[in-house]
Amino acid sequence: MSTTITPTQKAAVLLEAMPWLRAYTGATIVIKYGGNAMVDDTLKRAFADDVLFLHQVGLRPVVVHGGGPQINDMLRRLGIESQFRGGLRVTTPEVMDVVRMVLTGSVQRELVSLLNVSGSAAVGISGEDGGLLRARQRLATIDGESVDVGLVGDVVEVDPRALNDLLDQGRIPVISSVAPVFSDTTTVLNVNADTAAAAVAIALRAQKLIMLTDVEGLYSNWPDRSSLVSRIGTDALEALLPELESGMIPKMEACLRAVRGGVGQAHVVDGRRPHSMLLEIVTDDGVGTVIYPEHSTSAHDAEADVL
Ligand SMILES: Nc1ncnc2c1ncn2[C@@H]1O[C@H](COP(=O)(O)OP(=O)(O)O)[C@@H](O)[C@H]1O
Ligand SMILES: CC(=O)N[C@@H](CCC(=O)OP(=O)(O)O)C(=O)O
Repeated sequence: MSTTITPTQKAAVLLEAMPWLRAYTGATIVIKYGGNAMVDDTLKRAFADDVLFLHQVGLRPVVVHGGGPQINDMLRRLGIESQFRGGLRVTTPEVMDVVRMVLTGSVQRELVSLLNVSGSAAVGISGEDGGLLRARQRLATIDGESVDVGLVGDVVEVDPRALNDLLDQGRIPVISSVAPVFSDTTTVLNVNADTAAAAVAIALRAQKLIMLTDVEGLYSNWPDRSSLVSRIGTDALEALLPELESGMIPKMEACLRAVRGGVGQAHVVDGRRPHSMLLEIVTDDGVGTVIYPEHSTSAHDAEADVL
């Protein structure tokens, strides 16, 4: 059964967006686009349309992309074994070559082309370019224990100058999460894209960090899907961290770090639902999970002006 939207309803939708757009004009929004949310061409097109819409109405979107499933496919095709521990890929030098090739050589290129179908605003950049990211090797956390996962990095420094230059020129940066080691730029590390997105959002003093993934949001009692958390403060999230599993560990660690680092709010939304990101930003009905600062009212939190 098809539903017809009347002209009055269309006008109501536009008017509902107005205060949100006013609040966020000129705001920097970092969007983490997970590999699991880019498996379908229609969804990818809808994602590109949302980013272009936000850009058109005066926001400064920055995309940090993932590509876990795409890396898995390539490793399988090459007959290379790979596993995850604590939500992070165990990265040997051989796996690292594939990660870098797939993220910067394939996924980033595809997103830039999609965003530039009707323009030329999108520019691809990797953590290796212009000194954007510097990393150091990190360990995974499993049941409170630290575990070696090879060439996996945590971001220790972000130089946002290249990004600010691009944003000031009206560009949309599309960032791949590989980063050179702080003390040796010839060694490159595999950075979880959630981790990279949080570091970039902090460095840009972004108003929002939005994580598009393949679940509705954070569930407090996973895999019980009746326990969706719509809003959670940073302290409550920190208390929940030891209970989390797999990809939600780096995702929630990243959201926590971002919001404690001054980002207004972090959102986890379902990237399998077309336009979920746009709905989260420009309508009254939020979807997914919002992580907010518990002890401070952030100066960047434009939302306070709307509510
Ligand atoms: N508490 C939880 N709430 C929601 N998802 C969870 C939870 N714990 C583990 N997960 C898993 O985390 C996955 C999302 O992380 P990940 O696969 O890394 O996504 P992405 O590729 O989008 O970064 C979900 O598909 C789900 O299987
Ligand atoms: C260290 C680590 O796990 N890196 C990730 C980088 C890509 C990523 O994060 O992609 P998603 O956002 O699609 O999961 C990986 O190798 O899969």
